Amino acid sequence: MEVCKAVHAAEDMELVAAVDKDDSLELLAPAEVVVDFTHPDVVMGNLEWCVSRGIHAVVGTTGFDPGRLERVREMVARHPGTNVLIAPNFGIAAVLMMHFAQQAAKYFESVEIVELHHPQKADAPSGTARRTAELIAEARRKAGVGPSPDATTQEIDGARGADVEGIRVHAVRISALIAHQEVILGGGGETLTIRHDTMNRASFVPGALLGVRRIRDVPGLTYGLEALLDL
Ligand SMILES: NC(=O)C1=CN([C@@H]2O[C@H](COP(=O)(O)OP(=O)(O)OC[C@H]3O[C@@H](n4cnc5c(N)ncnc54)[C@H](OP(=O)(O)O)[C@@H]3O)[C@@H](O)[C@H]2O)C=CC1
Ligand SMILES: O=C(O)C1=N[C@H](C(=O)O)C[C@H](O)C1
Repeated sequence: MEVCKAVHAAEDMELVAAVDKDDSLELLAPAEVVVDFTHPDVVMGNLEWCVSRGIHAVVGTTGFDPGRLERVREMVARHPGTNVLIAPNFGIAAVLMMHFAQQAAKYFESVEIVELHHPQKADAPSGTARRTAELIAEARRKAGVGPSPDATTQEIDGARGADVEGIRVHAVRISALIAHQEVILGGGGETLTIRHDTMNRASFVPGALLGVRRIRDVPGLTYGLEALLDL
């Protein structure tokens, strides 16, 4: 809804249609770009619909694991000239938090992620936490840093969180929260906590509009808004 309002207000864009759950996707047929903030259960079908018609897609919906990303890569490969941006978080501060966590990752032996969201959220861990873990894991692999130390041998299922490429991710769901994340790093007698808080949903709008404006110039699948920023 926030994105629809912003597109409607933008002088360089035209809002072709706003499609809800029970509306026909055909309403989107005249669009050059579709923005998808829907649900992990339906986003793959929506993408197939857009890409097969040559409509670029800017996707905020989460729930993308490596298998889904590969399927989207295959989709766009079958339709050259049609591009997809999947951004787990369109907030500029959130993207910076992920970037800073990636930079810090190789300097500490321990790192874990705690994400906190509203209880209406369908997927756990959040797309942001999953992406942060992937970026951290990649940085640690490149630097030759091993797994975080952990002596746990007895555990109630889930107590140590989910394992995303060797990084522990803990998901908290609490009423009144919006979207929040802490990356906690430790080692050498110090800890560093990198925290991001979403204070309102308007924070996602500038990043989503940037995606709409740039999608034509980024061929194939782009994963993460950072690819469009000069970080
Ligand atoms: N990348 C980013 O920066 C952000 C990503 N997100 C992600 O976006 C997704 C949606 O989150 P959020 O906006 O909070 O959720 P909401 O429930 O507020 O909005 C989702 C909307 O999509 C509608 N919807 C559900 N299924 C379909 C469908 N098949 N076709 C069209 N519309 C549909 C819902 O309708 P109804 O209410 O009738 O079910 C609802 O209006 C989640 O995956 C979330 O994690 C959210 C915020 C930022
Ligand atoms: O569901 C949400 O609200 C959000 N989802 C995204 C995610 O899964 O990371 C982005 C932000 O956290 C809000």
